[in-house]
Amino acid sequence: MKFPGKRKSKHYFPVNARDPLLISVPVEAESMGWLVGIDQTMVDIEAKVDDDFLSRYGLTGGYSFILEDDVSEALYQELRQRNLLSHQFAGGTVGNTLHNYSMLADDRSILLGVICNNIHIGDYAYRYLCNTSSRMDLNHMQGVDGAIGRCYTLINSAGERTFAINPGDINQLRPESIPEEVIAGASALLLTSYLLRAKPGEPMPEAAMQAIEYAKKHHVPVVLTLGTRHIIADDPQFWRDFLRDHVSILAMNEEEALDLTGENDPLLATDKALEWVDLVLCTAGPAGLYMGGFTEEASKRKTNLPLLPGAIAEFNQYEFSRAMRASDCEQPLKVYSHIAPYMGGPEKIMNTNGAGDGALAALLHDLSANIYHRQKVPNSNKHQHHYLTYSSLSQVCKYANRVSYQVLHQHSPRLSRGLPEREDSLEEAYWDR
Ligand SMILES: Nc1ncnc2c1ncn2[C@@H]1O[C@H](COP(=O)(O)OP(=O)(O)OP(=O)(O)O)[C@@H](O)[C@H]1O
Ligand SMILES: O=c1[nH]cnc2c1ncn2[C@@H]1O[C@H](CO)[C@@H](O)[C@H]1O
Repeated sequence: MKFPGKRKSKHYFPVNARDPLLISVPVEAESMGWLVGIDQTMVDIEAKVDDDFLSRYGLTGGYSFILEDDVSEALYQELRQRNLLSHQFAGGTVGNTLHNYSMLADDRSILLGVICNNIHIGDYAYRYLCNTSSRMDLNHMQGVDGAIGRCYTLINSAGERTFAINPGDINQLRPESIPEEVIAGASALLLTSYLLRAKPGEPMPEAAMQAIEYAKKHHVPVVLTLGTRHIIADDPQFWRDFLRDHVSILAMNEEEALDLTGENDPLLATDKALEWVDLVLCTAGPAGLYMGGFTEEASKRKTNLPLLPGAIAEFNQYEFSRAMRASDCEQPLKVYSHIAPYMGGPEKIMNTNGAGDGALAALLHDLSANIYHRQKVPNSNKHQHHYLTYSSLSQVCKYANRVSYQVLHQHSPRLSRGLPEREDSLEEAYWDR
């Protein structure tokens, strides 16, 4: 596993060359950890369209819709005949995040979802596999006789993207296809609110609930990324209860945050969400990203960066602290951090699709690095408390932001490679323009 954050200096730990002083400490064999997630398996098919096109198909800009078969066919035929189709990539918000995690951490992730029993060269399932990191384990997927999903990613002249999905069999994942041991050994279980968007009788929501049950049984943190704002807006109270009952880590953008919490300000929305979960990542497009979480009062660490004004005065005061679950703290203290887009954002944004998935992948890398380090060096003073993250909130923000930048720089929602090798330290990456 590659380590996140400052790898050159004080946070670097050469976990492969075991410290002779620690040799007597019994350590389990190799890393047992992996990141597991459930997704609706789909390819993104990108097309440039105008607003008239969207309204003719009853699509609202920025949202994600499920299409009926006849509408989907008509939409596809029009895109093809007018030569509007441009790129095709493997997609799915959880699939993207697992792929990015595997690229960043050089570590295993496991995808649960459906895949076609019969794959032919060039078909969508084939392309999905071709565009997926070899570190992503697909051996536990469930075979289906039908198709995987097609997600038409419609970009208008303002660069806003709208998803229109031909679902195929994406929601046919059954609860019995969720292997308990795969959840039990994971560093985290990643889910998306899209999984609960199924037709009556489709088993996907039950499969997601089965995975949550196993995760709770084995004390594996459940991470939820909010798919698109209208799923939340349909029933915000349902989602607040869902978060409170099932979720440890929440990832959302500022629009989803508004519909969830009623707060327009991403910092206040982050703060509000801490009523239900332990750690929050709230991305805010050109305004960068926020994180909020808990730390043990006795282990809080003061920032040496400028104190920031905001709806919570000097909110980043303790951003050098590491995140913990509230229930693992004797005296929980709320801590927050914010970062502006890396280098102000790329000069030319190719596509914002997947920027949030990239940020979450960085956070999940930091989380599993912590578990890996705890297994290897259990008596390190880094594990005096039961932390969730390896690095401070401030450092995780930097890392998440750096990864989002990389995604904005390219068309695909998935990283085509890891971060440049010469970036041995995030500090260098930040200041060496
Ligand atoms: N226009 C922009 N200029 C500069 N940086 C941006 C811009 N848009 C996004 N970013 C960067 O990307 C990060 C994530 O972006 P955003 O909030 O758009 O994610 P998202 O809506 O969750 O994306 P997706 O759902 O497609 O993965 C931001 O925190 C910021 O660092
Ligand atoms: O309904 C859905 N289920 C799963 N993933 C989706 C859905 N709609 C859009 N995306 C995915 O979201 C990614 C960007 O975050 C896109 O790559 C798209 O494939």
